[in-house]
Amino acid sequence: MVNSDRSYLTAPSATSLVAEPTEEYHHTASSQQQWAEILVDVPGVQGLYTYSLPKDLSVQLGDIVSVPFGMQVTGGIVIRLLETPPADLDRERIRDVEDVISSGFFPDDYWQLLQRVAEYYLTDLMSAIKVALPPGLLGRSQRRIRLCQNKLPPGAETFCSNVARQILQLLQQQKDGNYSINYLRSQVKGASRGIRELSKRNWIESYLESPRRIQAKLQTAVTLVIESWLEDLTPRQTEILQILRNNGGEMWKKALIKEARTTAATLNKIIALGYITFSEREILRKEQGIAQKTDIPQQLTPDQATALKEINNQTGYAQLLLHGVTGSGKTEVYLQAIATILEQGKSALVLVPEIGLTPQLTDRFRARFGEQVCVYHSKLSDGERYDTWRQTIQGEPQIIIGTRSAIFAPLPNLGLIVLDEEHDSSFKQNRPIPTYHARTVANWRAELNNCPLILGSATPSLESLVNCREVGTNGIRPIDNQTTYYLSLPERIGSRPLPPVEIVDMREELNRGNKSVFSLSLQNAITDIQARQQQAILFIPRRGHSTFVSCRSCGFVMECPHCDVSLSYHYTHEGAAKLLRCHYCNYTSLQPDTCPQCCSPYLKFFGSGTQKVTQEISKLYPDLRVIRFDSDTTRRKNAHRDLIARFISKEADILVGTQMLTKGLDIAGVTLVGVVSADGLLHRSDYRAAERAFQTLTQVAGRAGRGDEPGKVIIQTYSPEHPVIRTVKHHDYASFSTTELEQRQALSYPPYGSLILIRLSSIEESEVQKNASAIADACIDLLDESWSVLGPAPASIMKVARRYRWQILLKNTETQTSNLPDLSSLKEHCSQAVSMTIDVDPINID
Ligand SMILES: Nc1ncnc2c1ncn2[C@@H]1O[C@H](COP(=O)(O)OP(=O)(O)OP(=O)(O)O)[C@@H](O)[C@H]1O
Ligand SMILES: [Zn+2]
Ligand SMILES: [Zn+2]
Repeated sequence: MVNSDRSYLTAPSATSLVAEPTEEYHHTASSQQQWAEILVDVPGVQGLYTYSLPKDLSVQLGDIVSVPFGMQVTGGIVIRLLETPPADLDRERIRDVEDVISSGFFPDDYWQLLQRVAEYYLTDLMSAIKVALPPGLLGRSQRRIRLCQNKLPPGAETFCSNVARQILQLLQQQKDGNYSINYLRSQVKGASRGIRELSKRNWIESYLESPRRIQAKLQTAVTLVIESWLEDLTPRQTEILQILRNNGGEMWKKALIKEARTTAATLNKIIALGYITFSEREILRKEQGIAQKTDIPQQLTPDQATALKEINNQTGYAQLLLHGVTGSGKTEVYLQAIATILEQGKSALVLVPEIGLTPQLTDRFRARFGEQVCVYHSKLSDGERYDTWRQTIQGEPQIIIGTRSAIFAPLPNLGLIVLDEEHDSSFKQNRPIPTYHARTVANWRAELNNCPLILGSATPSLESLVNCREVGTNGIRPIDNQTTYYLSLPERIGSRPLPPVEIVDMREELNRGNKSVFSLSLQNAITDIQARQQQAILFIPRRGHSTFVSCRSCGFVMECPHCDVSLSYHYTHEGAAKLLRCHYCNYTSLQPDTCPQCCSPYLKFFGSGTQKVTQEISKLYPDLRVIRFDSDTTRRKNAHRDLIARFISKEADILVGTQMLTKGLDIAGVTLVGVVSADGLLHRSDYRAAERAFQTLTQVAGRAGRGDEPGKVIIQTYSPEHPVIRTVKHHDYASFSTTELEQRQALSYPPYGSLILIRLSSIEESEVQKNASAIADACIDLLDESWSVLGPAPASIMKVARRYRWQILLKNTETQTSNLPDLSSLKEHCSQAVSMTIDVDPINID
């Protein structure tokens, strides 16, 4: 957009925060003047701008103010107060803040949190604000003025100035004494002054009205209102109701008519009987979470009770690691801890790794706390995100469940933060900057808000383990310290055993002549669950893992022309065009009939992606019903929920999927978990590979045997002697973590040292390489001897989407706390064609 304020854009960098004056003041008047940096946030523009503060206006940090912006007046947030304006601005041209709309909208500690994020992750404040605030937060709101009738003395208009009187009269003519500020401005010249005068007298107040939603098209929804039906129904009507119930009790009218092959007239008859209702909706309620039957707190096991007691004992900041084996009832502990918090009139924040995990978890929270639960995640539309965000500010006791960015939900009165599956790597943002870890931010937030933080996991990250325990030669024991606690739930609910884990050596299978992706053992186990009508989960690490296409004659591999990776084969349905796709840049091409290099017709697929396994099952077990659960089948909104709901209601026997289904699924019918190939997890070029493999395999194994029937796990691998496989076999977290921590310590890797990764990329290969060397040299000059500089080296996938990628790893022998280096000068060594990002505490070093 064009605007005359462009020249006042404050450069969004951490260094611009303190602007040094270049000249002495000559006028005493101006030395009293104050300036502020204001975050202006209207559609299409988000930036920090400098404004001056009128003397009669008291402005605090975090206030929402109205400011002139170009030709309009818009909302903004006061980010920083300045004693002098930035030197490069012409003071005469700096415009005034108009008014304070809302004071104390964001608590002070919220800004401290954002500043800490910016400092620690070596980014500017603006980037931290962008990750925290939903887009267009202020621009969407409309500022309105209303009369405070009860404070208005008789004849009020005779006490005030001309402008104020005009405004007062306008408001009094309006039947509820209420106008938008824009309207008042259009009617009264100099309205702002008058409004300020009236609000000082408390005769009017100004407030932000939630934006009107962009009206989505309304459709008719059919909702089931009675769960059990009487005999007044015909079999046909019963059938229709059953379809509705199977769909979660709510469907679009159109969809129901189609699926039940019925008519509107038939539905009207059922309405007359009082079983269903119609309503005009934008979205179905179940899309926000099915209304749950209410449930009540469970009688806790002794271990759960001990953990809960420790949590409830906390009166201020504390970090509590809740280490409970899979199925030990961690969620019940969170629920009861949160109940206490709500009773105290406070709110709770619950972070979960991925949205695939949330349907079951959010349902359980909704069942317990009803409407007090709010879901916040990246698949919400801008409008929904905005609404949720605004609701969080209101201050009513509530629970926000969300993925990593929800750590920034501006809940006042925060009483507890829970990170479920705290070991999960999706809590870390890899891009864009700031590359924050929600666990790290959660810890700061708990400190700033003086509230406890619960970190829950069956396989705690080594960072959290070391934080909350002391690892010595004679095993792990708790630290005697007042702010960290180690709470343990060593047993499953009902003393159910953890499922036995069988390791199958796939090399032997091949020797025996079994070329199928399923070992004999796994085949027998599948036959078994089929006979007993139980359910199985088959796990394939990574989507489309190594489903590359290569030529059997010459070995040619189909590769992405832009990236350094092979293309994956995608099967949609029988007879469909055969597509090859790049998982990095989404480049898609038709599968050629012959090899592009030697023209041989023998092109073959390798690897076992979810599609291939699904097809293989259909071939071997034509009667078994399979659901595929991966990022292809779950792209649609609510697909996770729908697929899992179908599996739970036994519409399928086998769920085949990737990483997404390792987490949090609690399905009683699942007695078999098969890991089709563990090898993709074991061999990776990353110091965290072992930890991640242990966590993933243990989590996925934990999905078996959670109901009354005992479960079992079969892991297929070409490396059965791998230490991770051995510890997973015995569910032996203690020995895994002890060995792994020794190795980390020996090499000063986290949690015993710290890392910073500098990523460089460019379309020009030689340029990025040259810059990388220069930056590495600069790092050596810049950093003290506690740091070592590794590289520069090409990234393990050197080219992605036409860009060449290099990286430099900075390693410190100490856990970094206060001595973060200042790397801002490194940018000088970057040429225009090269982009650089700095990742503090990187998780993916590829
Ligand atoms: N005290 C209790 N009494 C009876 N049942 C319980 C109790 N606590 C939890 N449960 C039930 O046990 C099952 C497993 O609990 P939950 O899913 O909370 O385990 P979890 O520790 O979160 O597991 P995971 O880490 O594998 O996701 C759930 O079905 C839950 O309703
Ligand atoms: Zn590509
Ligand atoms: Zn070939």
